[in-house]
Amino acid sequence: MAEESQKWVLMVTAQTPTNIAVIKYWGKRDENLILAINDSISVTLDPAHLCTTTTVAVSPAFNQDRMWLNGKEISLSGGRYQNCLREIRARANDVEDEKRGIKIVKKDWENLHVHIASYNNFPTAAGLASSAAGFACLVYSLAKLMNVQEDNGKLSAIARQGSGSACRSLYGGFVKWVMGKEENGSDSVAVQLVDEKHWDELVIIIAVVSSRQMKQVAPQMLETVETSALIDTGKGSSTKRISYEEAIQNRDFPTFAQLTCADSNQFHAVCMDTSPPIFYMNDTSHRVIGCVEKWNRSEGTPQVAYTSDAGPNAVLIARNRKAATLMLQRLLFHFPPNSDTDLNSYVIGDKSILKDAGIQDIKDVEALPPPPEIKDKVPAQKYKGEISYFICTRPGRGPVLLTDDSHALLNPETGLPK
Ligand SMILES: Nc1ncnc2c1ncn2[C@@H]1O[C@H](COP(=O)(O)OP(=O)(O)OP(=O)(O)O)[C@@H](O)[C@H]1O
Ligand SMILES: C[C@@](O)(CCOP(=O)(O)OP(=O)(O)O)CC(=O)O
Repeated sequence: MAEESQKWVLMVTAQTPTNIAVIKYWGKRDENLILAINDSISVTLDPAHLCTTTTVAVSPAFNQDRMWLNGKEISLSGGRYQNCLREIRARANDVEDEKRGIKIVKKDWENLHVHIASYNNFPTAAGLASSAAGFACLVYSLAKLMNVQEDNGKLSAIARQGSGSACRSLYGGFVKWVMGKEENGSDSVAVQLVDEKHWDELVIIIAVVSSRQMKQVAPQMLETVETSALIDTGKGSSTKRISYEEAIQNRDFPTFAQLTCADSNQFHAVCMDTSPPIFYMNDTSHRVIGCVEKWNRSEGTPQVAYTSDAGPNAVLIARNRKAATLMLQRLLFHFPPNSDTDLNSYVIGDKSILKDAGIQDIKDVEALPPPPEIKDKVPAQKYKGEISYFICTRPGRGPVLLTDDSHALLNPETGLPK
């Protein structure tokens, strides 16, 4: 290793997407290694709208591992961070920067400390899977810094030890987390089913349910596994699972939508069947689902699939742009923003869908007619302010390195946050 007196700092910055499960993971067979009791499938979301950026740095001047999340220092003492750091360090290799005269040999990594700065471009711990993007980015960036030679599948088994769902953020497109059989978790890894270009017609709208209604509840999987009579560890018959993967391969939206909605509903049924019962969805979540169900039925074939995780937000997957536009009109009709919210901050992400929907300002929202499927039956109901905002996005790519220094979150001279 270069002399202690040489206070060089070596850094790597990476960006990793978040993901939303369409076949949910719920329940662990090993709490420490985070090994699931079923296979799960997710769609990776476009990092342009939801992503984590992490810079990791090493220097002989650092005297302990430190981390800053969204600008605030956090402790790395938790088991999940320690497991990821240990597993990555164990796989580190020689690193040389000839130009700067820096050489780190494999065994040096045992004594060198790292600084980590991470930023989520979306709210942390708000039901938008920041832990998935965050741990995937931590592991991916450290692996690049330490010249770990393993592929993303092997890295996914490390990210999994930070948060189960994080393993699926190592790839873009549709991703399966294979639960595996080994006790040490070596075969509990993510595999890419198809990349993000395979089904690029899909449009995803996330309805972020008003935070004043949100009660933060950490995933309580253990209680479910111990007490729910409904939990199906195999997630239905293998034929059902195969048809789901085939639906993705064949871009068969009706089958995909039917199985996605059913899995989400079963997940929430299992939560409610837990003792004590867990209620993640609230009235607003139910209203959004009701709106989608009604429209799908009136069309005779599904236009939009819905799914919800351990919180009240609803994720809607539209079969194409036209369906997304019609969906957004319906959502804005039923869930208009509060009078003090401007449209620009109410619909974020890919705003071009708003334009397609012919909505430029709040007056256009107020002028939206009731969706035809509810006309003449019941008076159209509006739930102003129940949704905080909508994020319009699409399936996206996996992790990337950001080589332009301007993206780095740490100062290249000091290794401290910029
Ligand atoms: N960028 C990040 N880098 C490393 N760890 C992160 C990062 N972002 C979040 N985390 C970790 O994930 C935790 C939040 O996870 P939590 O499961 O509570 O919320 P979430 O993943 O945003 O929401 P949900 O799981 O309900 O979708 C944080 O407290 C932190 O420990
Ligand atoms: C409902 C889910 O979102 C549960 C995700 O749980 P986490 O991955 O957040 O849990 P830990 O492994 O304990 O960190 C379904 C899913 O993402 O598959």
